[in-house]
Amino acid sequence: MPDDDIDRLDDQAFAQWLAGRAGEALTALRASRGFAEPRALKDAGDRASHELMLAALTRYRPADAVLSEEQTDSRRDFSSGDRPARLDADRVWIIDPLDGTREFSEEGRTDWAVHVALWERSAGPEGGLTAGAVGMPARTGADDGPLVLGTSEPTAAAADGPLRIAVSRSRPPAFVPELIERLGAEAVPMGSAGVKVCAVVTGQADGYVHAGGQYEWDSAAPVAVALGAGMHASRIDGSPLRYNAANPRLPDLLVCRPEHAEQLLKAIEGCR
Ligand SMILES: Nc1ncnc2c1ncn2[C@@H]1O[C@H](COP(=O)(O)O)[C@@H](OP(=O)(O)O)[C@H]1O
Ligand SMILES: [Mg+2]
Repeated sequence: MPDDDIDRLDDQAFAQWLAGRAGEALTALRASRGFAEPRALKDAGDRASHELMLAALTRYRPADAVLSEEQTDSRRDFSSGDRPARLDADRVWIIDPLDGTREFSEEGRTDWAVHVALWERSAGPEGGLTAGAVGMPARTGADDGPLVLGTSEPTAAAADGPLRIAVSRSRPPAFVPELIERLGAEAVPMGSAGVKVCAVVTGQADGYVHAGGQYEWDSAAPVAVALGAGMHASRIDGSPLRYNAANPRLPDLLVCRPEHAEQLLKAIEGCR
């Protein structure tokens, strides 16, 4: 897309463009490096996507702050002492340049993603997410190009049968077996928080539950997409998800179809 056209994109369209652009770079990297050295491929992917996104944000959104997984001090708790610029900024892009890094480095897997979210102070007493895009570069969208979901996705139709709960392939919460048993549900393991949330949005799963560790960039863009599609998104105790906090740790979440929220929150509470 020509520079002038990118200049004219609103925040949501820009988020989708950026997720797509970083996804193209990641796909090219996978093709050129192959899968013989997974560690090196993961590192190269994280770095290349972060640098591309940061350069684009600097160029097209120069006044805004950025919180990226790949930044120095990204995981630092700023609750006391130093204060990073993002805590006083009105607009903060919260990005995960490569989510599902493990799956990115495994040949044939498509469950990895690029996350781009915008947090704005004006969106509520604690600020809120006002734009978001999840790119899934190894999956194909309706236009035959790489799949990018935004905040205006249609709500998928409800499915019959047991609840399908998406969980981490490699680090599912300890309570998942008990939760599945209580609900008579089915666990659907897959990589990437973004891919799991999008599975709920597109109707391949009814919910996604995670606990035990995560950071704001893992869920910000996926949650913006989920909320836009009318899904429920909260901490697993039902409290709100807050972004651009002094401490970027956001260790657990539940995203699900709204009609299952009460049942799922109750069942999770019973397992903890
Ligand atoms: N216990 C934990 N502590 C910290 N991060 C975690 C975590 N469990 C999952 N994550 C992060 O959440 C994202 C989705 O995880 P999963 O694929 O297992 O569902 C991954 O992001 P990255 O791939 O960006 O590192 C992963 O690192
Ligand atoms: Mg991540």
